[in-house]
Amino acid sequence: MTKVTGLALPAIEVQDLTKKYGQHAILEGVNLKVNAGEVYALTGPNGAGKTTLIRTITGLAFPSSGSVRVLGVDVHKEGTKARSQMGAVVEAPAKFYPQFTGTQNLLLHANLAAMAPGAPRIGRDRIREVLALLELTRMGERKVAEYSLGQRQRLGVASAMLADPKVLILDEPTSGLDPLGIGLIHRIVTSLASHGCAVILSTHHLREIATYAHTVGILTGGRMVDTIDLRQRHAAYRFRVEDPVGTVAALEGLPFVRRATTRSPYAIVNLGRDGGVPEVLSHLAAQGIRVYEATPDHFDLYEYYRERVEHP
Ligand SMILES: Nc1ncnc2c1ncn2[C@@H]1O[C@H](COP(=O)(O)OP(=O)(O)OP(=O)(O)O)[C@@H](O)[C@H]1O
Repeated sequence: MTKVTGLALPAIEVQDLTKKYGQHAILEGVNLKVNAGEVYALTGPNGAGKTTLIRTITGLAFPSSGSVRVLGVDVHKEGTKARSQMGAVVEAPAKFYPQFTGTQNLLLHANLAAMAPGAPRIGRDRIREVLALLELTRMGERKVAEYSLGQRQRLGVASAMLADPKVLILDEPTSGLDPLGIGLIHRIVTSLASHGCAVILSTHHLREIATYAHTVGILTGGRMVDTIDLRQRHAAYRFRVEDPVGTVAALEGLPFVRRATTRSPYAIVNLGRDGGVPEVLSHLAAQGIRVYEATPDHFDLYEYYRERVEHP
Protein backbone atom coordinates (compact mmCIF):
# COMPACT_ATOMS: atom_id res chain seq x y z
CA MET A 1 0.00 0.00 0.00
CA THR A 2 1.24 3.51 -0.79
CA LYS A 3 2.42 5.25 2.35
CA VAL A 4 3.11 8.86 3.19
CA THR A 5 4.98 9.59 6.41
CA GLY A 6 3.96 6.21 7.76
CA LEU A 7 0.23 6.68 7.16
CA ALA A 8 -1.57 4.28 4.82
CA LEU A 9 -3.38 6.26 2.12
CA PRO A 10 -6.72 5.06 0.81
CA ALA A 11 -6.37 3.95 -2.82
CA ILE A 12 -9.51 5.94 -3.66
CA GLU A 13 -10.87 8.75 -1.52
CA VAL A 14 -13.98 10.69 -2.46
CA GLN A 15 -14.63 13.66 -0.20
CA ASP A 16 -17.87 15.57 0.05
CA LEU A 17 -18.51 15.24 -3.68
CA THR A 18 -21.36 17.17 -5.24
CA LYS A 19 -22.14 17.14 -8.93
CA LYS A 20 -24.76 19.35 -10.48
CA TYR A 21 -26.08 19.53 -14.01
CA GLY A 22 -27.52 23.05 -14.14
CA GLN A 23 -29.49 23.50 -10.93
CA HIS A 24 -30.08 19.77 -10.60
CA ALA A 25 -27.85 17.95 -8.08
CA ILE A 26 -27.02 14.44 -9.31
CA LEU A 27 -24.59 13.68 -6.45
CA GLU A 28 -24.75 15.33 -3.03
CA GLY A 29 -22.07 15.18 -0.35
CA VAL A 30 -20.78 11.74 -1.35
CA ASN A 31 -17.90 10.31 0.69
CA LEU A 32 -16.21 6.97 0.18
CA LYS A 33 -12.87 5.26 0.68
CA VAL A 34 -11.46 2.16 -0.94
CA ASN A 35 -8.25 0.65 0.40
CA ALA A 36 -5.66 -1.45 -1.41
CA GLY A 37 -6.91 -5.03 -1.68
CA GLU A 38 -10.55 -4.03 -1.17
CA VAL A 39 -13.49 -4.66 -3.51
CA TYR A 40 -16.05 -1.89 -3.15
CA ALA A 41 -19.40 -2.47 -4.85
CA LEU A 42 -21.53 0.55 -5.60
CA THR A 43 -25.19 -0.17 -6.00
CA GLY A 44 -28.50 1.68 -6.10
CA PRO A 45 -31.62 2.11 -8.21
CA ASN A 46 -31.55 3.24 -11.84
CA GLY A 47 -30.73 6.93 -12.03
CA ALA A 48 -29.21 7.02 -8.52
CA GLY A 49 -25.97 8.51 -9.86
CA LYS A 50 -23.64 5.48 -9.96
CA THR A 51 -22.30 6.10 -13.47
CA THR A 52 -21.92 9.80 -12.72
CA LEU A 53 -19.93 8.96 -9.57
CA ILE A 54 -17.74 6.42 -11.41
CA ARG A 55 -17.09 8.89 -14.24
CA THR A 56 -16.16 11.56 -11.71
CA ILE A 57 -13.79 9.18 -9.93
CA THR A 58 -12.00 8.43 -13.22
CA GLY A 59 -11.75 12.15 -14.01
CA LEU A 60 -14.07 12.00 -17.03
CA ALA A 61 -16.58 14.21 -15.22
CA PHE A 62 -15.75 17.14 -12.96
CA PRO A 63 -17.28 17.72 -9.53
CA SER A 64 -19.20 20.89 -8.71
CA SER A 65 -17.53 20.69 -5.30
CA GLY A 66 -15.55 18.16 -3.29
CA SER A 67 -12.60 16.07 -4.41
CA VAL A 68 -11.44 12.67 -5.61
CA ARG A 69 -7.97 11.38 -4.82
CA VAL A 70 -6.45 8.23 -6.24
CA LEU A 71 -3.40 7.04 -4.28
CA GLY A 72 -3.22 10.53 -2.84
CA VAL A 73 -3.31 12.31 -6.21
CA ASP A 74 -6.19 14.68 -6.99
CA VAL A 75 -7.84 13.24 -10.10
CA HIS A 76 -9.14 16.61 -11.28
CA LYS A 77 -5.93 18.54 -10.70
CA GLU A 78 -3.31 15.99 -11.74
CA GLY A 79 -5.36 13.80 -14.06
CA THR A 80 -2.51 12.25 -16.05
CA LYS A 81 -0.62 11.26 -12.92
CA ALA A 82 -3.73 9.84 -11.22
CA ARG A 83 -4.84 7.93 -14.32
CA SER A 84 -1.41 6.33 -14.75
CA GLN A 85 -2.27 4.12 -11.74
CA MET A 86 -5.82 3.43 -12.86
CA GLY A 87 -7.58 0.97 -15.14
CA ALA A 88 -11.21 1.66 -15.98
CA VAL A 89 -14.24 0.57 -17.94
CA VAL A 90 -16.74 3.40 -17.83
CA GLU A 91 -18.95 2.53 -20.73
CA ALA A 92 -20.79 -0.70 -21.30
CA PRO A 93 -19.68 -2.15 -23.60
CA ALA A 94 -16.30 -0.40 -23.78
CA LYS A 95 -15.57 1.41 -27.04
CA PHE A 96 -13.19 -0.33 -29.46
CA TYR A 97 -12.38 0.02 -33.13
CA PRO A 98 -14.69 -2.56 -34.72
CA GLN A 99 -12.56 -3.05 -37.85
CA PHE A 100 -9.50 -3.99 -35.74
CA THR A 101 -9.01 -7.30 -33.95
CA GLY A 102 -9.13 -7.62 -30.18
CA THR A 103 -5.33 -7.94 -30.10
CA GLN A 104 -4.88 -4.84 -32.27
CA ASN A 105 -7.23 -2.85 -30.06
CA LEU A 106 -5.31 -3.91 -26.95
CA LEU A 107 -2.05 -2.97 -28.69
CA LEU A 108 -3.46 0.50 -29.30
CA HIS A 109 -4.42 0.77 -25.62
CA ALA A 110 -0.95 -0.49 -24.63
CA ASN A 111 0.73 2.15 -26.83
CA LEU A 112 -1.45 4.89 -25.38
CA ALA A 113 -0.73 3.73 -21.81
CA ALA A 114 3.02 3.66 -22.57
CA MET A 115 2.90 7.39 -23.42
CA ALA A 116 2.23 8.30 -19.77
CA PRO A 117 5.38 9.53 -17.98
CA GLY A 118 7.20 6.65 -16.27
CA ALA A 119 4.80 4.01 -17.59
CA PRO A 120 6.26 0.56 -18.23
CA ARG A 121 6.07 -0.92 -21.76
CA ILE A 122 3.32 -3.45 -22.26
CA GLY A 123 4.44 -6.29 -24.50
CA ARG A 124 2.54 -8.79 -26.61
CA ASP A 125 3.01 -11.40 -23.88
CA ARG A 126 0.93 -9.29 -21.49
CA ILE A 127 -1.74 -8.87 -24.18
CA ARG A 128 -1.88 -12.64 -24.68
CA GLU A 129 -2.03 -13.07 -20.90
CA VAL A 130 -5.02 -10.75 -20.38
CA LEU A 131 -6.85 -12.22 -23.37
CA ALA A 132 -6.35 -15.69 -21.86
CA LEU A 133 -7.51 -14.51 -18.43
CA LEU A 134 -10.71 -13.17 -19.96
CA GLU A 135 -11.10 -16.39 -22.00
CA LEU A 136 -10.74 -14.49 -25.27
CA THR A 137 -7.70 -16.26 -26.71
CA ARG A 138 -9.73 -17.71 -29.59
CA MET A 139 -11.27 -14.30 -30.33
CA GLY A 140 -7.98 -12.36 -30.16
CA GLU A 141 -7.40 -12.37 -33.93
CA ARG A 142 -11.04 -11.69 -34.82
CA LYS A 143 -12.39 -8.22 -35.59
CA VAL A 144 -14.21 -6.61 -32.66
CA ALA A 145 -17.18 -6.08 -35.02
CA GLU A 146 -17.66 -9.86 -34.78
CA TYR A 147 -17.66 -9.91 -30.97
CA SER A 148 -20.84 -10.53 -29.00
CA LEU A 149 -21.86 -7.95 -26.37
CA GLY A 150 -20.43 -10.11 -23.59
CA GLN A 151 -17.16 -10.65 -25.47
CA ARG A 152 -16.77 -6.88 -25.96
CA GLN A 153 -17.51 -6.40 -22.29
CA ARG A 154 -14.76 -8.89 -21.40
CA LEU A 155 -12.35 -7.18 -23.82
CA GLY A 156 -13.09 -3.97 -21.91
CA VAL A 157 -12.01 -5.57 -18.64
CA ALA A 158 -8.92 -7.01 -20.40
CA SER A 159 -7.95 -3.54 -21.56
CA ALA A 160 -8.54 -2.04 -18.08
CA MET A 161 -6.19 -4.59 -16.49
CA LEU A 162 -3.55 -4.38 -19.21
CA ALA A 163 -1.16 -2.04 -17.39
CA ASP A 164 -1.55 -3.94 -14.10
CA PRO A 165 -3.21 -0.97 -12.38
CA LYS A 166 -3.24 -0.39 -8.63
CA VAL A 167 -6.81 0.89 -8.90
CA LEU A 168 -9.50 -0.66 -11.07
CA ILE A 169 -12.78 1.15 -11.76
CA LEU A 170 -15.56 -0.73 -13.51
CA ASP A 171 -19.03 0.56 -14.38
CA GLU A 172 -21.38 -2.43 -14.50
CA PRO A 173 -18.69 -4.88 -15.65
CA THR A 174 -21.09 -7.82 -15.69
CA SER A 175 -23.95 -6.26 -17.65
CA GLY A 176 -24.60 -8.37 -20.74
CA LEU A 177 -22.57 -11.31 -19.44
CA ASP A 178 -23.88 -14.87 -19.14
CA PRO A 179 -23.66 -16.61 -15.73
CA LEU A 180 -20.22 -18.11 -16.50
CA GLY A 181 -18.98 -14.72 -17.72
CA ILE A 182 -20.22 -13.12 -14.48
CA GLY A 183 -18.37 -15.77 -12.47
CA LEU A 184 -15.23 -15.14 -14.52
CA ILE A 185 -15.26 -11.39 -13.78
CA HIS A 186 -15.84 -12.11 -10.10
CA ARG A 187 -12.86 -14.47 -9.98
CA ILE A 188 -10.62 -11.96 -11.76
CA VAL A 189 -11.68 -9.09 -9.49
CA THR A 190 -11.14 -11.25 -6.40
CA SER A 191 -7.70 -12.32 -7.60
CA LEU A 192 -6.64 -8.74 -8.43
CA ALA A 193 -7.78 -7.56 -4.99
CA SER A 194 -5.91 -10.40 -3.30
CA HIS A 195 -2.77 -9.04 -5.00
CA GLY A 196 -3.40 -5.57 -3.56
CA CYS A 197 -5.45 -3.87 -6.30
CA ALA A 198 -8.26 -1.60 -5.07
CA VAL A 199 -11.45 -2.22 -7.05
CA ILE A 200 -14.60 -0.14 -7.25
CA LEU A 201 -17.41 -1.41 -9.43
CA SER A 202 -21.04 -0.54 -9.92
CA THR A 203 -23.55 -3.33 -10.15
CA HIS A 204 -27.14 -4.46 -9.77
CA HIS A 205 -26.07 -8.08 -9.05
CA LEU A 206 -26.53 -8.03 -5.29
CA ARG A 207 -26.54 -11.77 -4.64
CA GLU A 208 -23.26 -12.20 -6.50
CA ILE A 209 -21.40 -9.27 -5.02
CA ALA A 210 -22.47 -10.38 -1.55
CA THR A 211 -20.18 -13.37 -2.06
CA TYR A 212 -16.99 -11.48 -2.83
CA ALA A 213 -17.20 -7.70 -2.26
CA HIS A 214 -15.76 -6.38 0.99
CA THR A 215 -17.83 -3.22 1.11
CA VAL A 216 -21.12 -2.19 -0.45
CA GLY A 217 -22.16 1.43 -0.87
CA ILE A 218 -25.86 2.12 -1.48
CA LEU A 219 -26.49 5.27 -3.49
CA THR A 220 -30.03 6.58 -3.81
CA GLY A 221 -31.04 9.94 -5.23
CA GLY A 222 -27.39 11.00 -5.40
CA ARG A 223 -26.70 10.38 -1.71
CA MET A 224 -24.72 7.56 -0.15
CA VAL A 225 -27.39 6.27 2.23
CA ASP A 226 -25.42 3.32 3.59
CA THR A 227 -22.00 1.70 3.55
CA ILE A 228 -21.97 -1.94 4.54
CA ASP A 229 -18.87 -3.78 5.70
CA LEU A 230 -19.72 -7.28 4.47
CA ARG A 231 -16.80 -8.93 6.26
CA GLN A 232 -18.29 -7.79 9.53
CA ARG A 233 -21.80 -8.84 8.54
CA HIS A 234 -20.64 -12.31 7.55
CA ALA A 235 -19.07 -12.77 10.96
CA ALA A 236 -22.44 -12.45 12.76
CA TYR A 237 -23.92 -15.20 14.94
CA ARG A 238 -27.20 -15.47 16.74
CA PHE A 239 -27.47 -16.93 20.20
CA ARG A 240 -30.89 -18.04 21.47
CA VAL A 241 -31.09 -17.15 25.13
CA GLU A 242 -33.73 -16.42 27.78
CA ASP A 243 -32.69 -12.81 28.26
CA PRO A 244 -31.29 -11.25 25.07
CA VAL A 245 -30.95 -7.79 26.70
CA GLY A 246 -28.94 -9.17 29.63
CA THR A 247 -26.87 -11.26 27.22
CA VAL A 248 -25.99 -8.24 25.10
CA ALA A 249 -25.01 -6.33 28.25
CA ALA A 250 -22.77 -9.25 29.27
CA LEU A 251 -21.04 -9.30 25.89
CA GLU A 252 -20.54 -5.61 25.17
CA GLY A 253 -16.97 -4.42 25.40
CA LEU A 254 -15.37 -7.86 25.12
CA PRO A 255 -12.34 -7.88 22.77
CA PHE A 256 -13.75 -10.56 20.43
CA VAL A 257 -17.16 -8.85 20.14
CA ARG A 258 -17.53 -6.01 17.64
CA ARG A 259 -21.20 -5.37 18.21
CA ALA A 260 -24.06 -7.05 20.06
CA THR A 261 -27.75 -6.32 19.50
CA THR A 262 -31.04 -7.97 20.36
CA ARG A 263 -33.56 -9.61 18.05
CA SER A 264 -35.72 -11.43 20.55
CA PRO A 265 -35.34 -14.31 21.39
CA TYR A 266 -31.81 -13.91 20.06
CA ALA A 267 -28.72 -11.92 20.87
CA ILE A 268 -27.05 -11.08 17.54
CA VAL A 269 -23.31 -10.82 17.88
CA ASN A 270 -20.81 -9.50 15.34
CA LEU A 271 -17.57 -11.22 16.10
CA GLY A 272 -13.99 -10.21 15.41
CA ARG A 273 -12.38 -11.59 12.27
CA ASP A 274 -10.66 -14.39 14.17
CA GLY A 275 -13.89 -16.11 15.16
CA GLY A 276 -14.97 -16.04 18.78
CA VAL A 277 -17.98 -18.37 19.14
CA PRO A 278 -16.23 -20.61 21.74
CA GLU A 279 -15.16 -17.49 23.64
CA VAL A 280 -18.74 -16.13 23.64
CA LEU A 281 -20.10 -19.48 24.85
CA SER A 282 -17.60 -19.84 27.67
CA HIS A 283 -18.01 -16.20 28.73
CA LEU A 284 -21.82 -16.56 28.87
CA ALA A 285 -21.53 -19.88 30.75
CA ALA A 286 -19.27 -18.18 33.30
CA GLN A 287 -21.97 -15.49 33.74
CA GLY A 288 -24.61 -18.18 34.30
CA ILE A 289 -26.36 -17.41 30.97
CA ARG A 290 -27.61 -20.54 29.20
CA VAL A 291 -27.39 -20.66 25.40
CA TYR A 292 -29.98 -22.89 23.69
CA GLU A 293 -28.78 -22.40 20.13
CA ALA A 294 -25.86 -20.73 18.33
CA THR A 295 -26.02 -20.40 14.54
CA PRO A 296 -24.54 -18.13 11.84
CA ASP A 297 -26.82 -15.16 11.23
CA HIS A 298 -26.84 -15.05 7.43
CA PHE A 299 -26.88 -11.53 6.09
CA ASP A 300 -29.21 -11.12 3.13
CA LEU A 301 -27.86 -8.16 1.16
CA TYR A 302 -30.82 -8.20 -1.21
CA GLU A 303 -33.38 -7.95 1.65
CA TYR A 304 -31.27 -5.33 3.41
CA TYR A 305 -31.01 -3.31 0.19
CA ARG A 306 -34.78 -3.50 -0.37
CA GLU A 307 -35.42 -2.18 3.14
CA ARG A 308 -32.82 0.56 2.78
CA VAL A 309 -34.06 1.75 -0.62
CA GLU A 310 -37.73 1.59 0.32
CA HIS A 311 -37.13 3.42 3.62
CA PRO A 312 -34.01 5.54 3.01
N1 LIG B 1 -25.01 14.78 -18.90
C1 LIG B 1 -26.08 14.81 -18.12
N2 LIG B 1 -26.88 15.91 -18.07
C2 LIG B 1 -27.95 15.96 -17.27
N3 LIG B 1 -28.35 14.95 -16.46
C3 LIG B 1 -27.61 13.84 -16.47
C4 LIG B 1 -26.44 13.69 -17.30
N4 LIG B 1 -25.91 12.46 -17.08
C5 LIG B 1 -26.72 11.85 -16.17
N5 LIG B 1 -27.73 12.66 -15.81
C6 LIG B 1 -28.79 12.37 -14.85
O1 LIG B 1 -28.17 11.99 -13.65
C7 LIG B 1 -28.93 11.01 -12.97
C8 LIG B 1 -28.03 9.86 -12.60
O2 LIG B 1 -27.63 9.16 -13.78
P1 LIG B 1 -26.59 7.97 -13.73
O3 LIG B 1 -26.42 7.47 -15.13
O4 LIG B 1 -25.37 8.41 -13.00
O5 LIG B 1 -27.38 6.90 -12.83
P2 LIG B 1 -27.09 5.35 -12.57
O6 LIG B 1 -27.23 5.15 -11.11
O7 LIG B 1 -25.79 4.98 -13.18
O8 LIG B 1 -28.28 4.65 -13.33
P3 LIG B 1 -28.40 3.17 -14.00
O9 LIG B 1 -28.51 2.19 -12.86
O10 LIG B 1 -29.69 3.29 -14.76
O11 LIG B 1 -27.21 2.97 -14.87
C9 LIG B 1 -30.08 10.64 -13.90
O12 LIG B 1 -31.24 11.31 -13.45
C10 LIG B 1 -29.64 11.17 -15.24
O13 LIG B 1 -30.75 11.56 -16.00
